[in-house]
Amino acid sequence: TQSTRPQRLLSAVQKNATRGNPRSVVRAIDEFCRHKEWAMNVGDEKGCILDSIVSEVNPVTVLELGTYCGYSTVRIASLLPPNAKLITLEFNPDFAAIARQVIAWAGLQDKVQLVEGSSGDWIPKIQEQFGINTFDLVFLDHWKDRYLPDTKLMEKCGLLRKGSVLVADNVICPGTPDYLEYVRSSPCYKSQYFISHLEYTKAEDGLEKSVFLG
Ligand SMILES: O=C(NCCc1nnc(-c2ccc3[nH]cnc3c2)[nH]1)c1cc(-c2ccc(F)cc2)cc(O)c1O
Ligand SMILES: [Mg+2]
Repeated sequence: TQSTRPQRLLSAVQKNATRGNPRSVVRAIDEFCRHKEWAMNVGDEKGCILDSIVSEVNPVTVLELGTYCGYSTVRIASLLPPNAKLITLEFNPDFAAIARQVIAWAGLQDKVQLVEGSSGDWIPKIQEQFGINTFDLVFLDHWKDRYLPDTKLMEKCGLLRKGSVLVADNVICPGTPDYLEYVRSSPCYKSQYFISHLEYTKAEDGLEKSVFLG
């Protein structure tokens, strides 16, 4: 049977990256996506901006919405302090199966909890299931029409505290207009746009960093 693009991306990691070396996993995926097949990872350019925000926040608790193949999961988890935890939600079981293997190849499985299911179902259950009260950092990279409803849901569930940082991918391409309008106009957020490009292309895209003011 034909392989899928996530399966071919995993094969490229297993062929070209060193086990236990997250940077080599990131490099192998970027090489594959730039020279073989485009895939919807945050990519190297926006990835560097994400790295700088993660390093600045130095989070102990991280929520990622939208794992895909685990590229940003590996980027973020490789920067976390030893006691930190990253919970990543993936809706598509095929993506989740690939991401688990990519995260394991990077040797980061002890820092990462991959949860399969819909963000709408899982966000209200995180506190009781994982013993986490609030998140220091949230990376939004799932379905673009879910950014706003899930942000409101996180507020309602008390998962954000004064100073929690939201980083949203693709606010220009494919675009998340309702989310952008909300975080830029709400008095509860201080927002900043980091201009960049859609992964592996020349099209404009960017990350929106929004600090929850409580
Ligand atoms: O759709 C994207 N990403 C979403 C994948 C996903 N992986 N997991 C989920 C999930 C996870 C829990 C969920 N709970 C409820 N829905 C859920 C969806 N969604 C995406 C698309 C593009 C893109 C740009 C230009 C194009 F021409 C075509 C495509 C670029 C990107 O950087 C993206 O991130
Ligand atoms: Mg994205």
